[in-house]
Amino acid sequence: MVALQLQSVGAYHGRKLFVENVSTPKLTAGELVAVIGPNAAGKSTLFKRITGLLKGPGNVLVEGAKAKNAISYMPQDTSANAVLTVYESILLARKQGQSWGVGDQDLRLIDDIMKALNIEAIAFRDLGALSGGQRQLVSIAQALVREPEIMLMDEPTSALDLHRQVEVLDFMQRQARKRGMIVLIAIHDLNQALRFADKVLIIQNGRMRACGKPRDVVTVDMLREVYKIHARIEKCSMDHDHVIVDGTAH
Ligand SMILES: Nc1ncnc2c1ncn2[C@@H]1O[C@H](COP(=O)(O)OP(=O)(O)OP(=O)(O)O)[C@@H](O)[C@H]1O
Repeated sequence: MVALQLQSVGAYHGRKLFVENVSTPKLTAGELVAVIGPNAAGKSTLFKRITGLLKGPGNVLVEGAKAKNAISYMPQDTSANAVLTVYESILLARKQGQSWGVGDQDLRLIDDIMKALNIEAIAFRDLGALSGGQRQLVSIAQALVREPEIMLMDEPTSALDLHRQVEVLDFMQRQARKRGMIVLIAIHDLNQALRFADKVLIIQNGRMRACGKPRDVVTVDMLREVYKIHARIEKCSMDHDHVIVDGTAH
């Protein structure tokens, strides 16, 4: 079973350290972790450090991974210039770093994922002709067909309508459980984080403020101090906590 732990992790852009000293408990297979924090707090920077795109101090410990490339990263910017169809781009993502032969297993996996994300109808459309939300769904499919053991998704639902947001987060939660994957999702919608995450990692000014169970770390005090809002946390009909914003605080 795969596990991920960050030990005093930092990340540089150029010579400047933008993220410092992030240490998490051991994150384990099947967990969905929401990474939250204000704009420019360092969430994307941390993801890029975990995937190895940025350098920095500390250790990203991956234990129990079956493959060498255990981590798949879905970036925030999903714009595409390539002249490919949706299907071709997903097939290409599947074969990245593998032999070029395409087997039944590859085709079946691609079909299953496209079906689950409800994008079969746009399979033969050019990537450049998609709406923002459609592009985001295709990027999710591209990340999933690599069958990662650890998946980092940078705001994967920011362009999706409410129905699709719930569908995608629910699907990712089920995939994490079913495949024993660790899924980290950077997300601004705190109520979706409270509903779907097993743990919440809060980044503030390039540092980790907390990492733990949603109920323990998403508190009224945290919302005031990190997000500068006055808010209440109440139970919703499904027994999840729900943030109700009363106004901004200064
Ligand atoms: N390529 C870069 N070169 C220099 N600085 C950068 C670069 N990318 C990001 N930064 C800086 O690093 C800091 C953290 O940015 P990052 O994108 O990680 O924040 P974020 O938490 O993901 O924000 P958001 O929620 O707005 O997407 C910001 O101050 C940003 O300006």
